[in-house]
Amino acid sequence: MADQTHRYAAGFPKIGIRPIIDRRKLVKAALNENTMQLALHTAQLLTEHLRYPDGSPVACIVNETCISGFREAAECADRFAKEGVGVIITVALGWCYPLETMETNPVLPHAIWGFNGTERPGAVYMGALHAAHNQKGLPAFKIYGRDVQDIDDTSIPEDVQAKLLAFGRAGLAVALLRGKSYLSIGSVSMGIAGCIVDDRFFQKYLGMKNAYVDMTEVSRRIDNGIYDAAEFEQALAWVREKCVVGPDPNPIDMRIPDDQKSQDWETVVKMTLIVRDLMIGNPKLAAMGYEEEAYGNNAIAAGFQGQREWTDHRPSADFLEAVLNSSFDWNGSREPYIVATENDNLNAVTMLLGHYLTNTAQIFADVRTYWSPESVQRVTGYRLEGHAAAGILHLINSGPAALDGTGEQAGQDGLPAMKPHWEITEEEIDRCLAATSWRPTYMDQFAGGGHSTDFVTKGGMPATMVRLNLVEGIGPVLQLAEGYTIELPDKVHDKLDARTTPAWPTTWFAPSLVPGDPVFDDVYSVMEHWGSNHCAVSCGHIGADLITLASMLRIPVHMHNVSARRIFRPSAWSAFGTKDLEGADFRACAAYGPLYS
Ligand SMILES: C[C@H](O)[C@@H](O)[C@@H](O)C(=O)CO
Ligand SMILES: [Mn+2]
Repeated sequence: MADQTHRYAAGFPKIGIRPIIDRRKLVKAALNENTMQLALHTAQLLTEHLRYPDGSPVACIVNETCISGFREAAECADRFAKEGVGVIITVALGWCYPLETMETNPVLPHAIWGFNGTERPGAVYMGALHAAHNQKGLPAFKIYGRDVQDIDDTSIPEDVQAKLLAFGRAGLAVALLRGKSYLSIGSVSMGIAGCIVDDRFFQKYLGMKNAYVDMTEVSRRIDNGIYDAAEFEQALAWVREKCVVGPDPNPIDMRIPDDQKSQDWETVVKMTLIVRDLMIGNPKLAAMGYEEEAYGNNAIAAGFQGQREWTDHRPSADFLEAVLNSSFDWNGSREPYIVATENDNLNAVTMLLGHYLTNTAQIFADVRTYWSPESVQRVTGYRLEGHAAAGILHLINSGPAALDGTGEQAGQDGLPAMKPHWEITEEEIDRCLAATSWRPTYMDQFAGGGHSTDFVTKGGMPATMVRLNLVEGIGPVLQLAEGYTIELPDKVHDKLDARTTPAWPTTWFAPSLVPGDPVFDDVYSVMEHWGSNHCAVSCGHIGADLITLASMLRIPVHMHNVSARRIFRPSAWSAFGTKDLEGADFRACAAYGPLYS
């Protein structure tokens, strides 16, 4: 089994916490202990509730002294740099001197909590500090509790906790992206523009690098046995036991013979090991004498072009995409490896944003069809109801939907879920696999054969459909729709699905509507305003977190159904407009430019 620990050999970014104090002797004496306690309780909250992608608790560092001026601020910055701090939170109980104590690192997400206690001017300091940040073009998040706390109360109010955790989740996502690679295997698939790798986007907005490997490298490694043979045997045995093969959807005369199909299974398992090794490396290969192949590309996401130069003559990458995107494989549960089919790297980034905010697997899908209630009734006689009453979207793509997308895992509320891998039980893994039929794929589109997944996502899962697009004249923009997966009566699903490519995975999705909203007053207009053929689907209503994360990356959000009260962006955004939050977002992102510009 590939040594999973080396996947994050460089370690994870920490959250650095900066307690601030007025250095006037009597004031310092009065506030030092409680200020430090607020900072320590902040660290405790974040470590208790936030997890890294491998499931380990998020590490926080509290500066060992309260910061009262230039020297301590500089010493803290140096210490945080040495400790790998990627996110910063400043905590203040009383007044201090902003230009002396402020942190000026322009790329580390920064939040400032000003204690709401009227005995001391913590909020006054917070206001002055935000003014300094905004005057200097260093936008920071403002956290200020709604209710006054007593000066000796070092607990964290619930509303402050919620903002600290929302900021921490998004800030860590920014830090986890920084310095890593996106690996393109192949190039543009079938003329899909989302497959064009815009390296400046990755560099300037995400702080990422781009690695490029031709698909022939996968062939070379298959042909020369450059993969862990023992793991291959383990994986193949798992496939034979756990992957249920479904009926071949092709006309008899187009079907691949069974012995060839069996051979193809071996090929796609090898492809899976090889793509994972290309992403993160594999020390086992070095032990086999393949030091260079063992190296990997430090890739947190990859795309496999597949169509058409590979799939026209070799088994498709549907298996590798589905399994790597899932939270489990023959080694048990583990963090998903984000892989985009067709090398749609914009959808890979979209999946990464959702993955790092939730630590869960993602569904990758075509946004294929809007079904109005009238059309469903005409075709099936069934009237859509409940969350689906205003219409549904058919999300379906061969291949890359994670098997978690079956919805066979149960959330704490008992609803269908896609959970962090460390919460998924063996029984749930087996349920996801049992709900998936591996269907020989369509020979008219994948002449090289292979098997794709056929499943339908269980209904009732709160979900968020997301897409990052590049628009000339603006740059990257994000769109999202919170909603629910929909369960149709079997006969209705079968009838609608049969019109498409029923041997592929389906998610029926209904966006939550907002009466009077220019887009979200109608399911049809959500489809009409969707900016691409693809989307990623995350479990949960994570729209607010995505909006916070997008603001950190300076990526404007042009379409969402998140209420204004849930939106949390840097305080400077309000200076760009408070009536028109969407326009303010665009103006602020344009003014600040890419995070790594
Ligand atoms: C097999 C077909 O070419 C599919 O790959 C196509 O419908 C797409 O998924 C396009 O994104
Ligand atoms: Mn597609």
